[in-house]
Amino acid sequence: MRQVSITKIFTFDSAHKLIDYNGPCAQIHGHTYRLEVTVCGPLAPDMIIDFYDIKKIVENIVLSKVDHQFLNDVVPFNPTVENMVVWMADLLEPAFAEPVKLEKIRLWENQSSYAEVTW
Ligand SMILES: Nc1nc2c(c(=O)[nH]1)N=C([C@H](O)[C@H](O)COP(=O)(O)OP(=O)(O)OP(=O)(O)O)CN2
Ligand SMILES: [Zn+2]
Repeated sequence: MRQVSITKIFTFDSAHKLIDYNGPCAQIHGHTYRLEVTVCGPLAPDMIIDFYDIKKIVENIVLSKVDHQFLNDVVPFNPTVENMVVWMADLLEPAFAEPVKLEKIRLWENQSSYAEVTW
């Protein structure tokens, strides 16, 4: 059976400031983040997993924690886009049951900067 990947895209708004950083991003500022969640699995028979189910998982596990929040109050580390995407990967990984697996999550901080985790 073929393995197929599907991707669901989310946006959320958060504020943050970078710690131990020399530059304007050490001040509180905001981003409209874009989160791309890609899962893969066997096509059985018509879907990998319902996009609706991906949406509910990501909303409940990630977006509920970060949307319209000050990220420095949410996470106990410097909220760089790299640290944030690893944190999201750790939160989301257990939420998908075999045979569906996370393949990649990509977090855009703005239109020109992103970090991603791949499995
Ligand atoms: N490796 C990283 N570098 C920077 C991060 C980060 O998370 N990881 N974050 C920032 C700031 O949060 C900043 O808001 C975003 O930086 P940058 O992409 O440079 O933002 P610009 O608005 O200047 O983007 P341009 O499209 O280049 O104008 C800083 N660095
Ligand atoms: Zn920033």
